[in-house]
Amino acid sequence: MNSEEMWAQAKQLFAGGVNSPVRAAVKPFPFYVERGKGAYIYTVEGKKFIDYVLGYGPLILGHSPESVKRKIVEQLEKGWLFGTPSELEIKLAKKISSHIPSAQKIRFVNSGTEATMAAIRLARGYTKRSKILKFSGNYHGAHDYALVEAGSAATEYNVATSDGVPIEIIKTVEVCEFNDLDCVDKKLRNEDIATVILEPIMGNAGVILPEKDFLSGVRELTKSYNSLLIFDEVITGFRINIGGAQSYYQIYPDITTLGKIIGGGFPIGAVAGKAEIVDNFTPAGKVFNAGTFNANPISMIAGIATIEELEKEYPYDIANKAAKTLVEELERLLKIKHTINHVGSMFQVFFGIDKVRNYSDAKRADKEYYIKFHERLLKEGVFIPPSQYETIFTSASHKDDVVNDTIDKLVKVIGELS
Ligand SMILES: Cc1ncc(COP(=O)(O)O)c(C=O)c1O
Ligand SMILES: NCC(=O)CCC(=O)O
Repeated sequence: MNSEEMWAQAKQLFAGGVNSPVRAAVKPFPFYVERGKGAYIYTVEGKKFIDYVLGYGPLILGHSPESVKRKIVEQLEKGWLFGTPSELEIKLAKKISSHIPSAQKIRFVNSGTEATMAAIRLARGYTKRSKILKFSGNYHGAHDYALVEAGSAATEYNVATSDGVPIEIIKTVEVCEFNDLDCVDKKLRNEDIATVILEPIMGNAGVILPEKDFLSGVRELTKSYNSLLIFDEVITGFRINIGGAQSYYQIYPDITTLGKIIGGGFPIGAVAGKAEIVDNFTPAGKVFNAGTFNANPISMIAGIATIEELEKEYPYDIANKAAKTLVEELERLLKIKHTINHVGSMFQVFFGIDKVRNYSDAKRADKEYYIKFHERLLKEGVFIPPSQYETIFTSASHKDDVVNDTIDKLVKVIGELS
């Protein structure tokens, strides 16, 4: 079967043909991938793409790196689910807490969605308050409390506040614009807020950076109103640097949610934070969390092996250089009005607008032009996210030859588009 034939069957089997909506944004139909290696993915038809989606973030080393693969295969020989603890969870937790300053204790779950869901419940249980404050265009996964003015595919498909989320729940979620400290102050003053949750660097409305004093301001305000601060570092954890955005900005939350990279490309999530807070999870405390697959050995070993590579620093050097070079080239080549937001190995380009500092700005960008840009790049064999409200990622496999090849294709595409 080729991709088109698979798509015809998939539409019969799955809502909208897919199991996660952003995948259907690749038009006229998604290509079906058979394998990935390094910076490349290969479709069932044998077409090769340079991959800047990287599984939507986890693959900071690129596809199927040998060192990670070897350890996964070794673990497969031993078994993959025991319903008991294994030493691997201790090893991964120690690695995480040695790098992420605020991670004294950890609960492993299976996705970023589960992590933020559990973290929010933890904060409510700890503070004995009900309300939370989030930021418009931040995406914290696909559960009820997160699907209020959410970014990512929820914005792409015009369901930023999803059908099916009870009005009673929506009423417990206050929302501010990112970078609007006055709003945070007002909400914390007027409402009994259990926790403020945010992506310290937005990666789900394109990339949007915190302005000077925003994160420190939120940190101070949450302290003075006795609210907890959750940094959702599902994307930024182990990507911005080995200590996450909190180390990069030196602003430390009470709770950190992690996912993506810490599982090396296998399903994972984690709630990390001060011992006094995390100890409220069952069985130590009264905030319930459980999971058949929590801390499953394959995700644990893939995460350990990935972090071992990251500890050598070279992955950040390569991935960050790739992103920097591409951003510089884009700035040189693009003659139409645009802005590029960039940090480390994450960036996104917005057309038709010269500043994007929050979700409203991101929504004003020329999304149609971005889609054309994505489609033309795809024709040339370069895969960037099919949605304006996602992030372009680079990896340790995006070495100079890959980047130079990409630049040649960018020259062609931008020349033809303008
Ligand atoms: C910041 C952030 N939080 C949470 C999630 C949800 O993670 P998952 O897709 O693993 O459920 C995502 C997914 O991209 C994310 O970017
Ligand atoms: N930025 C959102 C994600 O990366 C989640 C992946 C997906 O929705 O399939």
